[in-house]
Amino acid sequence: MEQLSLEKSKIKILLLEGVHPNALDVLSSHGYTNIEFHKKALEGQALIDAISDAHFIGIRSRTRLTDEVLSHAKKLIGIACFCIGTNQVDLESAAKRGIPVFNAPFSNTRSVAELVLGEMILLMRRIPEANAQVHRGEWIKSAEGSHEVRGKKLGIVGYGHIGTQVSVLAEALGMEVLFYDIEAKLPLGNARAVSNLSDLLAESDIVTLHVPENESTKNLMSAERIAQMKQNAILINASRGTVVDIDALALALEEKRISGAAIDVFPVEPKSNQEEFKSPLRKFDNVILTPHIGGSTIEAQANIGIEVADKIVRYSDHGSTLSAVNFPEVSLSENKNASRYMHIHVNKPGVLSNLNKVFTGDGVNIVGQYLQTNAQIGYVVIDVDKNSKTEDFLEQLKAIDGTIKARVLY
Ligand SMILES: NC(=O)C1=CN([C@@H]2O[C@H](COP(=O)(O)OP(=O)(O)OC[C@H]3O[C@@H](n4cnc5c(N)ncnc54)[C@H](O)[C@@H]3O)[C@@H](O)[C@H]2O)C=CC1
Ligand SMILES: O=C(O)CCC(=O)C(=O)O
Repeated sequence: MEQLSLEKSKIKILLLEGVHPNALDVLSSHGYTNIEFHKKALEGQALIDAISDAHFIGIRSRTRLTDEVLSHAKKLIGIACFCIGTNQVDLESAAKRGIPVFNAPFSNTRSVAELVLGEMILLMRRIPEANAQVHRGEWIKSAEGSHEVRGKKLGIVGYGHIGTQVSVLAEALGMEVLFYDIEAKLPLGNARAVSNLSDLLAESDIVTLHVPENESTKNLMSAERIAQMKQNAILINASRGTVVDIDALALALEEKRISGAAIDVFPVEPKSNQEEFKSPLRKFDNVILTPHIGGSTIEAQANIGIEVADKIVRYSDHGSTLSAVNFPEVSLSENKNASRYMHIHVNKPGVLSNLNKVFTGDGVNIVGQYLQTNAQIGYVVIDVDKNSKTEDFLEQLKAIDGTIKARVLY
């Protein structure tokens, strides 16, 4: 029987940004003990040095895994984002290198939705200003500009996991919910889809953004869009900093065209907790500013630690790529009667027939074969009967033209 291409104890897992200790527990309970843990993000040469011999890397939203950084990660097998957003990773570059990227698509969803709900109520009551005034010793008891949220219109931009949670919670408070999404979405409860963003902005008392960072959402809330919001409306952004033009928002606040905002994410965020946060929004009492903590609750982080570490284990142990965001998905569990090979290749004619030739010899019995492709790459997992002769299959797989990565898992 051929040796595994990699012993578990030799698989280096680099965990950055203080991911929850649950992740370490899950990994070590499955035999992955070669773990390098950092509380902070790494960047520049320090990141390149640390990733150069890592087989897996676990990050949150701060670490930038660019094409340049990945070009130094010659041993990297998988990337784990212990968060929802994956915009900090060059997904195409990772796929091209045969590296699946995993995330936690809904473990912190509720945390973000609850924060948004709280902010809506606080801003509608003008609590941030009242709080700041009282802290300064001022006592201004007044109902001016203070409203209940009941009966008000909430406009949700991006009706995905977080947007729909906010929708359900807001309706429970008696709000009228409208939403805009580029995809057709099932409205929950009495929520109503609107066909364009301008209509949503013109109607909503509160606008909350729940879109991913991509080309279509860059500066989505531009000066022009902000100008389309109702007089005295409120803007909430807990999605990504690139979605709102911050200078335009500051101007709208300055000119008192909108009555408040809550911003959790920024175009440029401090690289560490030691760095000063700079923003034109700091001077406004009617703006809630938080340091990208929408998903930062004990509950969310604990669940994310387990969920994402589990995905590393399932990929490393069994080759399962279920829920990878940039990679053909294959859902697999262990086959105790087989040896398992995996092969990642450029999706081009001829690779599969060459691959099958490797396993056509006398006495070789394929007991399972799983294939998924996308436009760029193909991913094949082959289970061969344990009694089959398996001496140099791995070398033969690696020699196939178009091969990106090949491993024998067990
Ligand atoms: N502040 C924080 O700590 C956190 C922030 N986030 C951010 O929230 C974002 C949303 O998260 P989920 O709801 O889980 O994502 P999701 O993928 O479930 O939903 C996103 C929705 O936005 C829609 N969309 C995409 N482009 C759009 C556009 N141009 N206009 C309108 N709709 C558009 C999509 O069709 C989808 O329905 C994440 O991508 C992440 O960046 C997520 C978790 C924590
Ligand atoms: O917890 C983090 O570091 C980032 C949370 C976030 O923005 C996400 O999950 O997309």
